Amino acid sequence: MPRGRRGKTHKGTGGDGTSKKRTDKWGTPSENPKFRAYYEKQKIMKPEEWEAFMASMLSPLPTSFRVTGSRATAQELNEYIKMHHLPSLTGISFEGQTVDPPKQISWYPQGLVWQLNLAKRVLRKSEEFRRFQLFLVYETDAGNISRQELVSMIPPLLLDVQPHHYVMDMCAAPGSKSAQLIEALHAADASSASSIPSGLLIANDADYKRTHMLVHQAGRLASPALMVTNLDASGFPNIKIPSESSSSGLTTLKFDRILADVPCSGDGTLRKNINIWRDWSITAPNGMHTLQLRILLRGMKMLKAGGLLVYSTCSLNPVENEAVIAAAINQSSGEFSIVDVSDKLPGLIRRPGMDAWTVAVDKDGTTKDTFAEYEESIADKDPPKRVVATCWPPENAKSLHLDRCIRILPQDQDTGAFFVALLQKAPRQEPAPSVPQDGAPQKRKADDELDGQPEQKRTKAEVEEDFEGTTGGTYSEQPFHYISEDNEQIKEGLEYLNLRPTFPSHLLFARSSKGDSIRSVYLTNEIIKSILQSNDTSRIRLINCGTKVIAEHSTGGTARAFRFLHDGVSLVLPHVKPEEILDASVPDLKALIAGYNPTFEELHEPFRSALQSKTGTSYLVRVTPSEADDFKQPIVLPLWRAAASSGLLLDKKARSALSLRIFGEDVSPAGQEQSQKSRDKAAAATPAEVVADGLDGEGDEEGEAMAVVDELGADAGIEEVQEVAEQQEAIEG
Ligand SMILES: C[S@@+](CC[C@H](N)C(=O)[O-])C[C@H]1O[C@@H](n2cnc3c(N)ncnc32)[C@H](O)[C@@H]1O
Repeated sequence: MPRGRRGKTHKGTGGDGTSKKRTDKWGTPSENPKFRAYYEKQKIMKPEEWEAFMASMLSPLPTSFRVTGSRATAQELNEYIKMHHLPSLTGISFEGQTVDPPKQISWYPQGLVWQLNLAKRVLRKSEEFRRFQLFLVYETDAGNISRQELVSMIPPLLLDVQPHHYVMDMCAAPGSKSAQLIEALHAADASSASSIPSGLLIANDADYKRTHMLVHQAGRLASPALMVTNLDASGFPNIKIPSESSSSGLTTLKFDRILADVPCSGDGTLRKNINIWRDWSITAPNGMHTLQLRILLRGMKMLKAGGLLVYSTCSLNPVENEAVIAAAINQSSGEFSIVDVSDKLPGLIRRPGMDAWTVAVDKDGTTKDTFAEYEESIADKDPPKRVVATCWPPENAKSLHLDRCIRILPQDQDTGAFFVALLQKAPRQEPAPSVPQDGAPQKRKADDELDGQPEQKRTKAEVEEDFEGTTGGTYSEQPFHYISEDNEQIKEGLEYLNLRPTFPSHLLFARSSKGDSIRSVYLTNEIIKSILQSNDTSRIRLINCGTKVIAEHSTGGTARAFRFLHDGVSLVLPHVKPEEILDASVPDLKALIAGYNPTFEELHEPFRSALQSKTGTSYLVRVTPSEADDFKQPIVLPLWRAAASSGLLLDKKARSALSLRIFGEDVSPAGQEQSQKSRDKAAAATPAEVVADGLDGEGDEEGEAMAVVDELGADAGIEEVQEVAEQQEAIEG
């Protein structure tokens, strides 16, 4: 089964509640003899390592999660786990055996990643683990924690993305690696998370439905530097940007960093997608190889001189791994080399890439060691499908440094299997750049300009070539258009919010037909604006971009009002005047979380008087922690003010997550309703099972994201807006 689809995960547990060999529903071990025979022939490890490898492959994958890095709260949340959950999860024994507490992963920067190897039965019985799981579920919903496989976190780390980089994630859905790339783009100012990076991430996927998973996943990180596109990566069109050396011309945007996490046969994920044991095909990788190579070659073409590209798969098969890398390097006329990353990610146990392998040429598992041998064997046959020559090791395999590729095997550190290679394009030979006297950053130039060949006029054939291989099909996204700074509605709306003149109103766009009333307003950065204005968004099949920062709201009066949106708070905060930010205490926060629209009387001084003295409807509320509080960063949230009451503009999940973290319990209306339901159901087993299902590895990150799309359809996110609008109506009422 190609990687990227959902597979049902089977599980079994032992007395200690951790991994045990799994069986399928007929009780036979979930193993495919052809799999072992094939990989033994490939010599992917020493013969004496096979037992440990198979034992690991047949046991369930531990859960791992990442505290999202660009949020101001990341370190705080990590500390919270250490201080509040770790002590109570340490030293727990279950049926006579000690259960391991969550383990911090040493090779992940800042210790933001944790691994947890736990069975459902322990979760059901242990109050401590249930509480921890509830915390994880809520923080995940709020976007502060991401469930992600450990090995899947490696590629973005090797890319070393900086805030000014132009980055492309060619096969990005469901988006866990894109999320890491966005975090890196925003890492410059992790303390405030308010800066807008000058760089860019284009997250692309050929599957339309999966691009919506991507929008949902990445959307939780609210980046004005993100674009989501829906194209075949192997024919990704050239993106045009204005040329700096010619006022009228356009030039081709080249990327500093590219991730090609390509579709693959996925046998490295056998621990969580157990159906692959049954569906595993010995020849399918030969077919995947061709698409993988085309995607990689396209990525190499779009990379800047000196840029870095990561190629990765979750396949063990050298035909999908080293063979693709070797063929691509050989076709790049010496421009690319494999980077030695042995000093990167200390603590990560890795194995070298292979420079010799064989190729299975039929489904019985017949292998041929060389392409010549294969050609000879089919000389008098007319096979319907030929295996391409690049599946075999090239003659110069030994000189390509394929050993610099990274292979991760499951038994080494209890993970899935994975393959990663970091490629670098040779830097351009150019004169040393002149350092500006005033130290001001120089404007970036596109590659074509560095060549001294800005694009001027393009022939029809050239333009068509840009779009060669794109997915085609109907494209019916609402148009994207930047809002003129003279637009009366936006002028009135921004005035209503009383934003400073520093607010980058020239970077606001709306997704409605020109002339229609503006409902939601999105913010992008400068480079995205340039791209949108220089490219036909339907040709690049743009699905989404930027972050929704403010939305129109009717006050019932004549003024055209806008309200702040939770996702956009960190972006607008630096531009909000002090008088629009109302300070509240921790008990006020509790009252605001516990009720959708507490009356002013339910709030405390001086917050109550501040609210009473105001006349508008949209504000921000700020809660600054005292020494005694567990949270250390001020919390700033959008607030709606009515005549005699007020309420947070925060969706249910974010409300619950915040409550759990600050007050140790869910005091929100949804939380109270849930507690009531739990009390009503005296038999606690059912809710515990519901809770347990979220954490025990039954689902995977993709399955979870998929469920969201199934639930919300292509309009994921709209529900949240409606929910907030309903809250406002309740407040106004
Ligand atoms: C291994 S998954 C990517 C996982 C993703 N990078 C992540 O970390 O969440 C491969 C993805 O490639 C997409 N895909 C398949 N063929 C493609 C193509 N020709 N161009 C772009 N994406 C493609 C699939 O839809 C799938 O989402």
